[in-house]
Amino acid sequence: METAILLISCPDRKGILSEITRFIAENNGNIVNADQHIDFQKSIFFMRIEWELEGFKIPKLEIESAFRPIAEKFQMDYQLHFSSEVKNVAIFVSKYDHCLYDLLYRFKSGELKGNLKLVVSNHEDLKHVVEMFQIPFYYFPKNRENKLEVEEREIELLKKEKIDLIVLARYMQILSNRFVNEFRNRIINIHHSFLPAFVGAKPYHRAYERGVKIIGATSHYVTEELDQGPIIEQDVVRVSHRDTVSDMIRKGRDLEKIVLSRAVRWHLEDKILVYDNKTVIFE
Ligand SMILES: Nc1nc2c(c(=O)[nH]1)N[C@@H](CN(C=O)c1ccc(C(=O)N[C@@H](CCC(=O)O)C(=O)O)cc1)CN2
Repeated sequence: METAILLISCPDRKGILSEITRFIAENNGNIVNADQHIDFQKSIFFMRIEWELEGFKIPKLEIESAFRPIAEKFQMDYQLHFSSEVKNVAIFVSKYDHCLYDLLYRFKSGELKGNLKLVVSNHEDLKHVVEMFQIPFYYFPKNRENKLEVEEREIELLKKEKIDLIVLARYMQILSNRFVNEFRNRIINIHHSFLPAFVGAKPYHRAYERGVKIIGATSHYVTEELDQGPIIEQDVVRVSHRDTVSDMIRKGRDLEKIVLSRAVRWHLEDKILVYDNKTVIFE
């Protein structure tokens, strides 16, 4: 059953919901999912609504233009997606393999509804892992001197392969503003701490030194500012004085895999709305 999905945000006012549902109902659409949220502090309306395309009177390619008068009336920002459109995905890795293995399995098994097209790395260490899953592996060694030139070649590859989503699976290179702008809110990173705690390098070691009682993982969209992008998902686990740094890393890596895969799944299923450096997750 193919569906259309509208992700909407706009200034809150009376009548929004009725106009959206009337647009769908009057054109013989059967709504299969509808979820909304109001930010009362900022008076913003958010909605994710999904309906069956079978029997819908408006041809698929004309839905966006047919909806536009409603969008203009309510000053909506909106995205229209179709469940049949499977997103092309690229994974970026360095040397850590736990999130990579996890994602490779979840894509291979069909759990993640995306088309994993390629893996990019600044090291060759994981080439054998990727090729075990019959996925193309591209090696782009980077250093301070060549970083921008190498990124241009990476962007060229990503555009040629029509990549829709980039997943940084413990990728240890800071992306330039140019790269981030090219793929705004389409680059997901996993940070191995419960942000905003322990931004930057070695969060597990710093957590151990601080004597924390919980550690966590955070997936977020990548922005120009390191680890400051819109948070998509987080989770935590308890630790104690009995845990060494190795224990924390072991417990944390399980969290990283879960938190990253949830974020990837929600993005692939068009369940994430970004506003004001935050997210609304329609899960
Ligand atoms: N523009 C952004 N790029 C990246 C982000 C981000 O939020 N915005 N997240 C990082 C991931 N990360 C922490 O989660 C991180 C990765 C790398 C570094 C770093 O200092 N890298 C050095 C090189 C280190 C090396 O070569 O081993 C660098 O890039 O100069 C800090 C944090 C991914 N990218």
